[in-house]
Amino acid sequence: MSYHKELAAAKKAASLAARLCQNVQKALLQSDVQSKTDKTPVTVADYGSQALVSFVLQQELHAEFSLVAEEDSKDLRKDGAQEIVERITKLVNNSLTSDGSYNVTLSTEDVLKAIDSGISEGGCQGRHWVLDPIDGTKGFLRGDQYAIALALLAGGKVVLGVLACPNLPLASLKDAGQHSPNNEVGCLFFAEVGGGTYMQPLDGSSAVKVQVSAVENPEEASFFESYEAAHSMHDLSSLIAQKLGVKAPPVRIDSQAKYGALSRGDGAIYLRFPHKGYREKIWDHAAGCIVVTEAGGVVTDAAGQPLDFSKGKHLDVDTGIIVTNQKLMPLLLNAVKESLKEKAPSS
Ligand SMILES: Nc1ncnc2c1ncn2[C@@H]1O[C@H](COP(=O)(O)O)[C@@H](OP(=O)(O)O)[C@H]1O
Ligand SMILES: [Mg+2]
Ligand SMILES: [Mg+2]
Ligand SMILES: [Mg+2]
Repeated sequence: MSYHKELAAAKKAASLAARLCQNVQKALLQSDVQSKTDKTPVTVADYGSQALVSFVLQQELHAEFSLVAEEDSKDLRKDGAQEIVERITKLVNNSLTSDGSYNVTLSTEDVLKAIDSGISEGGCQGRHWVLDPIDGTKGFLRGDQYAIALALLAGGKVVLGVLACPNLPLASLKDAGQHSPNNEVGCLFFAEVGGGTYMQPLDGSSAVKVQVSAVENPEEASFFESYEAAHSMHDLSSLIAQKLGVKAPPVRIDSQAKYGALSRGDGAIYLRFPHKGYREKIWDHAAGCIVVTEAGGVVTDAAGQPLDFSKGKHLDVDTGIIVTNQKLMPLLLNAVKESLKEKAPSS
């Protein structure tokens, strides 16, 4: 089974959405940021990116369409939100037409409907697109890393993934701070099942195949984790790293840019341990997961089980998510097990 047509559509959608987000990040207004009912932030760019990706996929694929996406239009349909909906509509229309990709003018209602086409619940049957229109909204607001993350599920398995990371340097993060001839940013990672992982500059020039780090000695490995301590327990990952013998300090960046950076070997390990009670969502991991596995990496929960994307919107993982190469995974799993035992409250 080949997904070339779907991959081309996904790359086009994510690249256009990245441009929309870059424009907003450059000129972010306080009024562009709202707080959702779960107290997490959302911006006009999250909504605009979701509307745009949903529109582009429908235009390009003309097929039956199921989309599981993070945002919905509930808050935008409330009294007083008209101005913000108009701003989102303008952003979407500008991004669709700016490079001549489409000759359309969407109405505010078209945009709200495009956002709401992301209401699918996913599941183990048929095909479902999975979208995080801006992953790492907090990073986006700080001017740091974020990603547009788009994946396709078929029969509950991720079969393709695209990660647009507008602020990620094209050169390895390992070289950060050193003199590097290339300080350009903006990466597009993409992977199709069985086809490997590629990275290209977001401006569209040619793609290169990427591979995860081949490091076998944990002392030489470095690890990624969330910038936000509220999203992942930094003290637990520090204990795991210490047990493994990792010497380098953690590299803290927002969003699935971590999966992208790991897929090209910028670091060898990603640790994610949310605080008790948090349930992971499929859009926070689907694209990142295939980008890393097709580059030779392994993504599991703390018990060593692969992530199961077939159960709807949520991922039910044991304790957390860990990512590394095949050689380091057994050592990492042991360090995780020991650290969790040590941290568990004694009864
Ligand atoms: N308490 C929590 N624990 C773990 N993850 C959380 C969280 N609250 C929000 N998140 C998720 O963490 C994602 C960002 O991950 P990271 O820390 O790697 O940047 C957010 O994605 P969004 O920014 O798309 O909402 C959100 O889904
Ligand atoms: Mg969010
Ligand atoms: Mg997210
Ligand atoms: Mg998001």
